[in-house]
Amino acid sequence: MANISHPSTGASIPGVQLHTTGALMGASVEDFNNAKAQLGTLKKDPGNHVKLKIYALFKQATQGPCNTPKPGMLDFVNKAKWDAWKSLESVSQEEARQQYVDLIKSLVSAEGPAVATPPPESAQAFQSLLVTTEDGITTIRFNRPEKKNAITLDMYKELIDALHHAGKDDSVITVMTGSGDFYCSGNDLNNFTGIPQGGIEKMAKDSGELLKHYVKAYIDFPKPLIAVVNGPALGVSVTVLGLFDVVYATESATFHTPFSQLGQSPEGCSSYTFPKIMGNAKASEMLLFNKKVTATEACNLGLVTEVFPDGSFQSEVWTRLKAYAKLPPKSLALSKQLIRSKEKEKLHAVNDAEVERLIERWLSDECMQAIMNFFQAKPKL
Ligand SMILES: CCCCC/C=C/CC(=O)SCCNC(=O)CCNC(=O)[C@H](O)C(C)(C)COP(=O)(O)OP(=O)(O)OC[C@H]1O[C@@H](n2cnc3c(N)ncnc32)[C@H](O)[C@@H]1OP(=O)(O)O
Repeated sequence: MANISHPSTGASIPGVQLHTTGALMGASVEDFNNAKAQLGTLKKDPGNHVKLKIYALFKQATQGPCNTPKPGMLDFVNKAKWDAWKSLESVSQEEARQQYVDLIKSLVSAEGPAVATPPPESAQAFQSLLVTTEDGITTIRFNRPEKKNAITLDMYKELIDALHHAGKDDSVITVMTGSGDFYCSGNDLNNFTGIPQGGIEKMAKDSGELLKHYVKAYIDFPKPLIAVVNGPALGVSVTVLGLFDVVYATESATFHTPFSQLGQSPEGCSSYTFPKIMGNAKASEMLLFNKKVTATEACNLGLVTEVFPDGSFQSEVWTRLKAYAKLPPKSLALSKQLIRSKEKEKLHAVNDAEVERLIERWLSDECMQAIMNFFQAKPKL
């Protein structure tokens, strides 16, 4: 006998077992097991109605007619599942197996041929990001660990695309995190080293436009956006955190915005969000005086929502995120809009002003010198 996993979650259902020896009438054991495996590969959510049908057929096929007490009126989910199973009581187990196989086949074929199905647009195009959607969570992962996930010009464009895609896909929440030991070391300083054809002014103007669109993608993001800060974070990867809904950090993460040290000025709407989150004085220590703060300090300042021990960070955070992703998506998105919409106009104006100031800064001797210093002397921040 083999344990059977739950049709929608893949988790083992205690006490539910399938006889895997001998042929089943109608659908074979193999057909049934294949259908079960194919269910996990569906890319599109078939919707609650179909999921209830799948659940009921599965229970009927493996356990026969519904034999558990009816859940209470307020236990909506379990009552819906119980009703769906109960409605099949006149269907034989063999027939239920066949119907289960047929239903999964029809869902798979509606998605098109397995081999020919191209990966989602977002997953195909990205060079420096890993984007996955699983368990209702779209995860956008900075993926240049050898360069501490520094953001190149192409990577900004990829991040904008990934955020636009995640905002529209079937996921319930979106998570941003880093590969390797850093969350992100901010802007790739090489972005300002090669002088393009149009000259340095054009480079600054184009970079400004790109940055404006990048920050705009966070301001306008329609679903809950969560940062899983797996290590040190610098520059623009820290400033945009004020536009996230929740920020979870591992204990050893640090948060550093060394703008004046680089001859630059704040972006990511941090000139507005940081004073609002932590007060003017604390914001000034970070944004003017380059103060690097620990995860616990950032949490006390309100920039980080919660800090987790390094050893259990990933397991604790992902368990929590998977539970969040089971909440009703529309309710989450609408609640986020209520919290954020009042400030959107203000944030766009702040973004515009910060970019305008940065375009000037990028052309300044102070900024050029700081970037040269990094590549010549490689000082560690
Ligand atoms: C469209 C444009 C928008 C612009 C928006 C503006 C944003 C402002 C900012 O983001 S300011 C912050 C900028 N970031 C920095 O100044 C960080 C610079 N890097 C460092 O200080 C260090 O590298 C470190 C502290 C991040 C990590 O130090 P560590 O000793 O652990 O590792 P290495 O220095 O050996 O790094 C490994 C390789 O990665 C390269 N690298 C790391 N970060 C950056 C970066 N931000 N830009 C470019 N390159 C970076 C580093 O040079 C090493 O490369 P190498 O192996 O070829 O030597």
